[in-house]
Amino acid sequence: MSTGWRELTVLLSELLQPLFAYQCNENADVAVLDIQTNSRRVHPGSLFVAVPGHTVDGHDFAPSAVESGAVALLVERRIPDLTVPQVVVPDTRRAAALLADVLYGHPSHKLRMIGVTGTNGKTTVTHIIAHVLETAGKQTGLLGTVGGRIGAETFPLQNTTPEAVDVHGYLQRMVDAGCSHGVMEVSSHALVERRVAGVDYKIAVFTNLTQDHLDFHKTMEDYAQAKRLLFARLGNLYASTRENNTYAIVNQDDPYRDVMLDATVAQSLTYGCSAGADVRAEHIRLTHNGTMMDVITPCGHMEVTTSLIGRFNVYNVLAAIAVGIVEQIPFDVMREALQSYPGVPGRCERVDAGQPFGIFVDYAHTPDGLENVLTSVREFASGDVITVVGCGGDRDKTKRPLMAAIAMRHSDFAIFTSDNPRTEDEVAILDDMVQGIPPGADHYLRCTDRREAIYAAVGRAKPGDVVVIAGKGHEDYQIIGRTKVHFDDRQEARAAVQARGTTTEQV
Ligand SMILES: CC(=O)N[C@H]1[C@@H](OP(=O)(O)OP(=O)(O)OC[C@H]2O[C@@H](n3ccc(=O)[nH]c3=O)[C@H](O)[C@@H]2O)O[C@H](CO)[C@@H](O)[C@@H]1O[C@H](C)C(=O)N[C@@H](C)C(=O)N[C@H](CCC(=O)O)C(=O)O
Ligand SMILES: Nc1ncnc2c1ncn2[C@@H]1O[C@H](COP(=O)(O)OP(=O)(O)OP(=O)(O)O)[C@@H](O)[C@H]1O
Ligand SMILES: N[C@H](CCC[C@H](N)C(=O)O)C(=O)O
Ligand SMILES: [Mg+2]
Repeated sequence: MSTGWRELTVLLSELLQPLFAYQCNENADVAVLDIQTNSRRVHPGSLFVAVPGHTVDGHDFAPSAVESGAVALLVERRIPDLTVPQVVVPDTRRAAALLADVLYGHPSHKLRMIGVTGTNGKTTVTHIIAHVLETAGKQTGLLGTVGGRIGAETFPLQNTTPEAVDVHGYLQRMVDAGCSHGVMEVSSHALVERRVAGVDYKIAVFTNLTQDHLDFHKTMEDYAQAKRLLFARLGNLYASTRENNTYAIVNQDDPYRDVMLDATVAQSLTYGCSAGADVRAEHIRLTHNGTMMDVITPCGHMEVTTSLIGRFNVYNVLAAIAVGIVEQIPFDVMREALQSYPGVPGRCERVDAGQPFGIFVDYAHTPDGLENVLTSVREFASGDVITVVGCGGDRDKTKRPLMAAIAMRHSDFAIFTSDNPRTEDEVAILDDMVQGIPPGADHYLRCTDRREAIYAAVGRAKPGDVVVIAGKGHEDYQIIGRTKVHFDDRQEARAAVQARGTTTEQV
């Protein structure tokens, strides 16, 4: 889906309205058709925004953008010898977002926007929220890791949170499609890169903060500060219209809870399993088929049954219930929605090819995510837990030994393999991982070929065992170098079961 093909033009001077300070070397009454941050997407009528990136500087592509028909430039420093107007601002990423908000007619103000941030659980929580809202008859748009959804249309997204101009474009599509709500994952990268600047959130949700992305943020403190940005701006988007009708929904049991709560002027609602939580789960019953719990809230009590497994999903469900409370969704509708919730592809997704043992494909790609899924599976596995896991290339290297240690601790057998090696050597990634294996431990295999690893795991499983294939979840590709090759853990697991020729009773 393209984000927003507009037939109307708008004057550059109108687009510039939200900027407090800028310099323009020429008359800004030039007609603009769209905003592009990539010179390769520029066409006649575009405003080209030069973004200094992590790998290249967009300013270097301004001449080629002008050649392709850009009618004006948004820059951080003036570029000599170009004839089109140049608007100079201190931060082009932020300015591009604010201009896109104007270009698309402030779509986030016409939706009730819900942003979900945190290390783990964003996709799960956004999908549960969307299901709850839709069960209540509220049309809801969704943006996140497994793609976007607006009405009946679904579309892939390159990033969990798209770049700023696209975000506002998708929100306009939601408004046009008649949505009352927009629910989106807000990654820490997106917050740092101002991809959601100008989005008027009514609700921000914090799931948890554990180690990931230290290649980008360097320290946990910086990572927390990035997440905090979503809460700092709540109810505070435009200082002149500060209103306190916004909500911060925060995991009471997470150590970073107060970093988020202290950052915000919004009203707060906490959730969790400990006594102080406003929305609290009690009497939790975890089974291999799902979870039951009693949920105590400021508005009453609700018994919940869901097919989601594992204690971590109790938190995801509570976060969605807290949003439902703010949105005044009746309890019986929430209860029905949680019971009928079908799950997210690749999140503890059961693969059933008639084998007498369990297979789960899961997206755990952080130490905390892996520990959660493995300890959850351990609670109901009657036999061994066999884990297949790798770590992504060009990503946080410090999580590699930690994830291997967790896989060894919580599995009877672990197979370390490749997960999107990208531009790194897959053998070197495994070398980093196995540093985390305790001396003397030998219940593991190294196998760079992910297909062979899955076949090996399925091949050694006995009735009652559970095979967990972690890290790639819904992904249907393996990124090798800069190329994506088709690869789907679920397909491979099914094929491995067929190759083994097992068709007897299931666990
Ligand atoms: C590290 C990172 O966050 N990179 C993101 C960032 O790229 P960048 O700004 O550094 O881009 P760059 O390649 O240096 O280029 C700079 C500028 O020059 C422009 N350019 C470049 C080449 C050219 O010929 N012409 C041209 O105009 C580019 O369009 C860009 O505007 O901004 C781009 C546009 O928003 C993103 O697509 C890109 O995500 C890359 C693909 C990525 O892999 N990001 C991951 C790490 C990420 O963002 N992940 C999070 C999820 C994390 C989680 O699990 O929580 C996400 O939200 O997806
Ligand atoms: N609340 C949670 N706490 C800890 N781990 C979780 C939680 N929810 C899900 N997980 C684990 O993390 C994995 C990823 O879950 P999910 O896709 O919902 O998270 P995410 O935050 O969207 O991840 P990403 O940052 O990659 O988009 C799951 O497959 C599961 O193993
Ligand atoms: N959003 C996460 C996803 C990681 C998924 C894993 N399969 C990998 O490629 O490392 C990231 O970009 O770090
Ligand atoms: Mg996600």
